[in-house]
Parts: sequence; C-alpha cells; structure tokens
Amino acid sequence: MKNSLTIAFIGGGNMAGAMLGGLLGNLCQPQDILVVDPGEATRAAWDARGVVTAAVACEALSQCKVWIYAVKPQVMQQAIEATRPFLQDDTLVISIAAGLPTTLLSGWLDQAAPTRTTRLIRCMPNTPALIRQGITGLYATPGVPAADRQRAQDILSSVGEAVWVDQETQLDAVTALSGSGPAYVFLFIESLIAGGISLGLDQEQAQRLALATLKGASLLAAGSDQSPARLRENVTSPGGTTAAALNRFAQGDFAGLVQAAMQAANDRAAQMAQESAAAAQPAQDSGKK
Ligand SMILES: NC(=O)C1=CN([C@@H]2O[C@H](COP(=O)(O)OP(=O)(O)OC[C@H]3O[C@@H](n4cnc5c(N)ncnc54)[C@H](O)[C@@H]3O)[C@@H](O)[C@H]2O)C=CC1
Ligand SMILES: O=C(O)[C@@H]1CCC=N1
Repeated sequence: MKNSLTIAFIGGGNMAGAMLGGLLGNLCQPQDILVVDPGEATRAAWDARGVVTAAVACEALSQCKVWIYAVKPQVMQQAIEATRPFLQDDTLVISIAAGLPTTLLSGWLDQAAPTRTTRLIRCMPNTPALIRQGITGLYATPGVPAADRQRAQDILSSVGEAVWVDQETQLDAVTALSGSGPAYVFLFIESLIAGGISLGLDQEQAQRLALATLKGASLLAAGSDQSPARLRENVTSPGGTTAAALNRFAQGDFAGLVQAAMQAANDRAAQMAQESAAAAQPAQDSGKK
C-alpha cells in the first residue's frame, strides 16, 4: 500500500461497501484499501474487488492514514480495542456509527495511551453513496487539523455531498433526516406502488410510475428556485385530484407523522449512546503504545 491515501475500513458491511465505489479509481486504488471484518463471505466480496482484507486487526492497519469504523454501535468498543494497538499519532479516525458520541469513542481510542488525543471525525453518510448520490453530515472534534478535515471531506465527497455541523448533537438530526431517510423514501415508494396496484395498474407499471415520479419531483425541487411548498401548490388545482389526495394526507396528519418518526429516530440515537456507555466494558489494555 504505497498510494498517498491509504484507508482501512474496520467493518466491511453495507455502508463500507456503499462507500467503496466512490473511493475506487477516484481517491484510491483497491490495493490502498484494507478491510478488517470477521465475516468470511464479506471478505470474499471485497477480495473479489482487489481490496486487501484481514479477519482480525493486523500490522497493516498501522500503514493506513485513515481508519473508518463502520461496525454496528453494539460492537464498536470491541472493534476499537482490537485495533487501537496499531493506531498512530497521526491516524485520522472516522466513525460512521449512529448515536455513538465522540466522547465515548475518544475514551475507547485513547484509553491505552492517555497522552494521545486521536484525530477523530464523526459522520453520518447514507446508502445512496452506493451510486455516488449520498449525503453525509460531518462533525470534527476540537483539534482535528484542517488538512484532516479536508481529507475526510474529500473521502465523503467522493460518494456524494458533504455537510459540516458545528454541534455534535446535530448529527442525531442528520441521522433522523438523511441517514435513515432513504428508508422513509423507499417506504413511500412501496406505498405508491401498492396504491397503484390497488387502483388497477400492474406491478411493473406502478413501479415505473412511482420511481419516475420520485426522481422527477426530486430533480425538479433540487433545480428550481421555487420552494417545495410552491411546487406542491403548482400541482394542486383547486377542487382537483391532488387537493383530494392532500386533504386525505392532512386528515391523517402526514406532516406530524413524519415529524414524530424523525423525533423517534433522533431519540433512538441518543438512547443508543446511553446503552453503549452503560454496556462499556472496563478498560482492556491491548496496548502496543
Ligand atoms: N446502513 C445504513 O444506512 C447506515 C449505517 N450507518 C452506520 O454504519 C455502521 C455499519 O452499518 P452497516 O454497514 O449497515 O452494518 P453491517 O452489519 O452491514 O456491517 C457491519 C460489519 O461489521 C463487521 N464486524 C462485526 N464485528 C466486527 C469487529 N469486531 N471488527 C470488524 N468488523 C466487525 C460485520 O461482520 C459486518 O460485515 C453502523 O454503525 C450504522 O449505524 C451509518 C449511516 C447509514
Ligand atoms: O438504522 C440505523 O441505525 C442506521 C443509521 C442510519 C441508517 N441506518
């Protein structure tokens, strides 16, 4: 691994896979990427793309300038403790885990080396990263050098847009909006398809109509100087079909339901942080340092 940007993914599942497409041939070559994942099938999929893999933490980690922790929050402490013996003073660490605050992550990262302050950036990407249409919220802990902030931005920008937040709590809001958001959109697509079928369309027709409508409306809103509310009004003829449907949405408090769902996601992120702190094991000195 001699390229200038060497990246290790600790956890090579869905999100790491989604990010890979943007990185390869853009910021890195396959041989510049190391994936540490205990899953044999997962590693085989990465091996097939020419990426270097390991089942457990290994010396090759110490050569990687950027580490991206992409494991489930519940196994984060274990993953950090296994890998941190290979952490260098100038390693840039990025966590994509929902909920886990940087105070908890820093505590685990620096436990075996109290004089070290790991350069830590927490971020929240989303799965459209797979087709380089993602959006990621980023938060840098104090003291992360500007060059490392830029490096993180370059990595996440390779799979879509990047938005910095000043306060870490805003990342839970980002999670509730764009991190989990693709699932809300897929649910809406599923519902449109089911509705179309119930009104007499076949599956293929309903799916094509639903997908093209979502895509067209999104592109229209993104490229328009009119607000989404104004664009909605443009579709809604007085006394017409859209008004009939929107009235029905309002009766069910659609906006309130979306708000409540996002609040639940936001609250769950905070709760996951508490659960991880409560479940944290006493310090394991795995330290090389
Ligand atoms: N899926 C999504 O839409 C998003 C997920 N995230 C966050 O990304 C993280 C990963 O999520 P997914 O990729 O969906 O999960 P996933 O389950 O697909 O991938 C996690 C991977 O970690 C591996 N793993 C388990 N223990 C490990 C260890 N000790 N060391 C190294 N690897 C280990 C598993 O074998 C698995 O391949 C989570 O923390 C999640 O909150 C963030 C944004 C969006
Ligand atoms: O559901 C989750 O917890 C993760 C975070 C955002 C999307 N998936």
